[in-house]
Amino acid sequence: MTAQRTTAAGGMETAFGFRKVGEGEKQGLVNDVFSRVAERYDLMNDLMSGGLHRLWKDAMVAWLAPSRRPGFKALDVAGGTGDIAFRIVEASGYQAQVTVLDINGSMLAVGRERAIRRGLEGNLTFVEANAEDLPFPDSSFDAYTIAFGIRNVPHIDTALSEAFRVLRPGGRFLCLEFSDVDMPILDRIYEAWSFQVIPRIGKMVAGDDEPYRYLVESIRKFPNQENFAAMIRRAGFARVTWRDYSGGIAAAHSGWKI
Ligand SMILES: C[S@@+](CC[C@H](N)C(=O)[O-])C[C@H]1O[C@@H](n2cnc3c(N)ncnc32)[C@H](O)[C@@H]1O
Repeated sequence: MTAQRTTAAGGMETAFGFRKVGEGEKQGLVNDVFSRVAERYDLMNDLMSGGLHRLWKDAMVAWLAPSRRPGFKALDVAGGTGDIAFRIVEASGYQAQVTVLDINGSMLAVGRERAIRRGLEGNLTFVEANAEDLPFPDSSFDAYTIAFGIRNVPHIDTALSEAFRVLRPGGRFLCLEFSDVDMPILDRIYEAWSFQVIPRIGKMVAGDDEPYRYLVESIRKFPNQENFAAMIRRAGFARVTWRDYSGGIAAAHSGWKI
């Protein structure tokens, strides 16, 4: 679970990777991480995951199976440089309208350029906003997706309630996130890769290891599959299930607003 404690000053504390920070501090620190990595984000994703993130994203969008009817509306929260939104548009036969929402303008700027290069800008809208306070009316979207984003959000319960609010009845929630590895040998290899190799790749390729330490630490602090499913249910979603990818290194959670 996302444990919270009280600071000496009486405010709430939350996890920023392995550090405890004041609740109000976390978002600023997260924004700094993604502003620092934005330009190298896509390259680093390939290097850090050995390309696996592409397969996990393909699998989540295949599970979503976006409608090919014109007017299908999806919201991709923490959408960053656009990977999920591009896949939804392609899987819908270029019918879907996808809103890419992210709190970080640098990540969105990279996403916008990539969308133009792919000729997808007609299907996409980019919105700079917070997952905890979505600037949309109730029941606006057929689908809500969030990939590798929710563990960065300071108040996960608030983001989940917002997801529920903006989905139409019958709408689908899908979240892709790093999760709990269920095989001890794989877990040991994964731990060594995460803590020994990834920060070094960050230093070599992006000239900075600190953001990558946060990214791997934050993965370890995120609730496991079971506990995260319980949080999704508490937000009001029904038929909550998940699929593990690569032995649980990543997992996609699905829920429905009924
Ligand atoms: C690891 S990236 C994931 C990007 C993309 N979804 C992907 O899978 O490649 C995490 C993203 O979450 C965004 N983010 C962090 N906190 C957020 C918040 N409160 N609201 C919206 N986006 C947020 C960051 O700016 C960053 O772009």
